[in-house]
Amino acid sequence: MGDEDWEAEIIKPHVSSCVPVFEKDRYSSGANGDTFNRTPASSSEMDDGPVRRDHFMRSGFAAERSLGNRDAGESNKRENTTTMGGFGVGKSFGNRGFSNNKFEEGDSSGFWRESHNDCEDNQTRTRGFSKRGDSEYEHGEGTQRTGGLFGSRRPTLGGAEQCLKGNGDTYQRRSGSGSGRGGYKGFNEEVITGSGKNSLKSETEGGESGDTQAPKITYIPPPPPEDEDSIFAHYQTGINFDKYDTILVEVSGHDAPPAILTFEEAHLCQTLNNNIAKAGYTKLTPVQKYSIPIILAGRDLMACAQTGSGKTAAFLLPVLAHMMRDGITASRFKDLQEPECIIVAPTRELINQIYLEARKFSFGTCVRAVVIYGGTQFGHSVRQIVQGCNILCATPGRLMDIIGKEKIGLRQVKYLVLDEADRMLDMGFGPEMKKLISCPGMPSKEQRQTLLFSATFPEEIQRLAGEFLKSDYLFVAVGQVGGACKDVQQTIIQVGQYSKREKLVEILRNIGDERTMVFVETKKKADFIATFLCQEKISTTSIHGDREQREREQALGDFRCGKCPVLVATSVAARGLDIENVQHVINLDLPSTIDEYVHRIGRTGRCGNTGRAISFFDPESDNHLAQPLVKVLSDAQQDVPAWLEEIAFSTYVPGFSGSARGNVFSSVDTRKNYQGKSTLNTAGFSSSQAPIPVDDESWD
Ligand SMILES: Nc1ncnc2c1ncn2[C@@H]1O[C@H](COP(=O)(O)OP(=O)(O)OP(=O)(O)O)[C@@H](O)[C@H]1O
Repeated sequence: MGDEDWEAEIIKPHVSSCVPVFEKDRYSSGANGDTFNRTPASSSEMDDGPVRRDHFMRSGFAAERSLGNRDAGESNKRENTTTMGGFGVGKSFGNRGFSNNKFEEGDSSGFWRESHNDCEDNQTRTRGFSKRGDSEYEHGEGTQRTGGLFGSRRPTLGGAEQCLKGNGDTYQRRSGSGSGRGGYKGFNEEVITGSGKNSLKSETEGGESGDTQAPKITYIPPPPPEDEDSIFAHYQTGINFDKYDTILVEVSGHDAPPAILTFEEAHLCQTLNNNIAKAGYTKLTPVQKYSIPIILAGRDLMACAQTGSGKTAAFLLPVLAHMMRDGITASRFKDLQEPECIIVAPTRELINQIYLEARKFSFGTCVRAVVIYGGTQFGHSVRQIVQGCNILCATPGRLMDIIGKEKIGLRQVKYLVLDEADRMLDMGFGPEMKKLISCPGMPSKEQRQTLLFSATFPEEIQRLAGEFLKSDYLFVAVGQVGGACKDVQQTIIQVGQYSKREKLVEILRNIGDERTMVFVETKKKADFIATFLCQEKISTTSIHGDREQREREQALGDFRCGKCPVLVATSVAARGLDIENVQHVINLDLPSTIDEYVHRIGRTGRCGNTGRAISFFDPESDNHLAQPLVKVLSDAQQDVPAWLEEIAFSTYVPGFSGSARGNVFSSVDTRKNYQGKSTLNTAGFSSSQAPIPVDDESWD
């Protein structure tokens, strides 16, 4: 069967006699048993549950936490999805793969080839500014994007919903196209034009544009637990936490305030200190030691620190401290809310995580944090906002949408935070971010404080960032910019395309029940591998941009709680996610860029804990990564296989030897002529032996 046939096979799976009974309810119910899912378009989503407008006290109290539940309960409606089993099970992969409930080895060549040429998944291996994985990120909510940055999207395979049971059984059903799968612009959401007007009708207006009649997104995420124990639940720092103190830190820019060595030196208010203690933080991480005083001093900041080293608290704590000091102005139940702080991140799960951190640190204060993101009911986002919003955590698309609907005003914005800032400013999100800073009412960069955080900062992005930052911004580099976390033991093994599954199963069987994230390059492949692993009786779930938001959250929940110890993921889960006890990351496919690799393996080895990353290197497709891989490995003091070195030095990589190597490495603040540069270790002492950062030129 050729590739085309395989495609057809996926789109129209044979209904197999081995199709299992579809267990609908397990996947259609919210935490309280209600169904959180889509319904046929209703007249007004914003009206489908009266908003409670009572008992809001302004100061001295944490925000009420009971409304989300109620809203969810009132507005959830019965799912109308037709259940269809078949795909991914039994013979539904037809001749190519599954047969008698087994995936047959050696009969998969078409799949592998097909998925690597899968334009739906944006498989172009780009260097430099990356369009990679764009499909996997929260690109907002509109039906189409302007600027032609993104390929068209076929409502094909993604319509096949995958349900993976912990016991190894696998279900698939197909849902209608445009069902709000997450990642790209959805089918029924909108794009804000440069003028701030909506180019298409949004969900709130019926989600229809021209002939398109897409179902509305009605998913309302279950509210997070509200008891104090859950809010402050945290995992332990690892044995290497104290080693953070030896990492060299470089601060560049004029008049940087000195680092602090303890939380006490930050002079935060008592409530914040209590929350910090309840969160289990006793000692600052390097990025916190430097960033907190810089932000408290009112300076703009670009901060780069290794994955899992506490960047979130590094910006949240000083912003909150300022808000507590200055007081907040937004009042509840105004139709237009004017937050003091906007935090943007590229994926829904990440922004939700940041929100939970903001909620934790603002516990017991008058500051109210709100999260809004795509794939969820628009009316739900509005209801969250009108209850009062001081810190708005948002994905870019939903943010622009809500601004366009005039539910959020920007006049009061004092802090703009871009987490995963290099991603937020690259070709994927950069245009959206530019729109954001030029929105009517948004204070100019001189009037607001802008904070950019990431573990990777390509030079090009640093240059672009100038548009967002005051010219005297400070740059903090903890260790090697773009370097991998040294607590992750990295192994690269050569595995050809056709041996990958076999090798994966072998490794997973050795790993046993330890939590493992398996990264693949395409959404289709994520479905496929997850299904395959389930058939191998390895409890697996998956997360990618074609899954509905409800499914994505369910998958993450199942992985977090250990119900499914294996999570197959695309780039959508590469950045920022902080999941306890992820001991292994496996790159079944290497990503297209080295930055992506650094982020992916950073899902393990967090906060001083150790982890392992195993990457399958296929010389047929991954040679362009050999050089940067060798560098990342050696910088992190990992063994570099001789064969990899050989490939690295025999492979010509365009641009690698030049200074404009795209996103390969950026070691320092790209402002070449800064003064006042100081290099210190994280105990705060100057070091005359700071390592000269390896730059492009020194590489070859
Ligand atoms: N000072 C601290 N003491 C103890 N735990 C901390 C401290 N700072 C952060 N943590 C914890 O470390 C974990 C990782 O933090 P965080 O998610 O902010 O890392 P990050 O640097 O943003 O990572 P990534 O680059 O992957 O986004 C979180 O669980 C967080 O609560």
